[in-house]
Amino acid sequence: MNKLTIREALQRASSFMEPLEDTRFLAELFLRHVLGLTRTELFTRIHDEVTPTQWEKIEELLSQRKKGIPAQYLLGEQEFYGLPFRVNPSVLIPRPETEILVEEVLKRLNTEAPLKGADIGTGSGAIAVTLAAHSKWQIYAVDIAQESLDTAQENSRLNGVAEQLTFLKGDLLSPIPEKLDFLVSNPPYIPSQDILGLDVQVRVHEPMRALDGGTDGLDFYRRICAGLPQVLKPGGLVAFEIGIGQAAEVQELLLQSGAVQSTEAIRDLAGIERIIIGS
Ligand SMILES: C[S@@+](CC[C@H](N)C(=O)[O-])C[C@H]1O[C@@H](n2cnc3c(N)ncnc32)[C@H](O)[C@@H]1O
Repeated sequence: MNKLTIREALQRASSFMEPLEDTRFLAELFLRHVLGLTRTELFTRIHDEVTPTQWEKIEELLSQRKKGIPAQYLLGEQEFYGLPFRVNPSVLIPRPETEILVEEVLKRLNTEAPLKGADIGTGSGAIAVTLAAHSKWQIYAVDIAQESLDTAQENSRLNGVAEQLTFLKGDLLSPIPEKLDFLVSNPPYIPSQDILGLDVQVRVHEPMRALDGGTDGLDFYRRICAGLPQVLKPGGLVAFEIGIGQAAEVQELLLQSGAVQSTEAIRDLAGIERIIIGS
């Protein structure tokens, strides 16, 4: 192969990705990853050479992405609430909407108090790790899948909050050993019949156990709400992420549980009711 500079590699990588969306962005991302450069370094060293081995690695990433594998899984990382998270196909890629849940919980509770809480269906640990990083809380991070818990544990170390988290493998609330000040969850909430309509990137490459919420998408909220009185202290707070059009039913389930007295729906940037708070 002829010698290639960073500038030429960027151009070649961008055209390789066409007609995918954001070709230039992805080309930059993959080059930076393989060359180990920040964005500024990439552009100040635009005339540096890319070795054949480096280009091979870049090409491999590009062809995997072309097959629909999310860039986050290829790079093994995703930022969430300004913190770095390792991701792999055993965990859902943390989404920006979920940052609203974190924000709302941090706003409502005393971050300096030694509160105890749980994150049900922790996946990458995005919610539990971020809450711990911004508070003095102790948090149980629960998931049904050991691979998810391993990833969440790695993320807790990466972000220096391992001491504040306890990882429990099990079904929803069943492993929780004591009463809590708060409970948060972003459970699987896609109605089963809508799964086929999801983007192939999500449907084929992200874990099905993180997506399928049963016939109407509400199975997990029903089961969590039914167990709330056993795990939530009086006056405790609950925060759920929900899917489109699920607000009224989830609020009703929360109130019926008797564990909370009032509920509130918070909208995301698209104006969709996305987070339900019960207190
Ligand atoms: C939508 S993902 C959320 C992941 C992460 N909390 C986030 O917000 O990015 C749902 C998670 O629930 C877990 N899960 C599914 N069924 C479960 C169950 N019965 N008990 C505990 N966790 C479960 C999945 O493994 C997955 O990690």
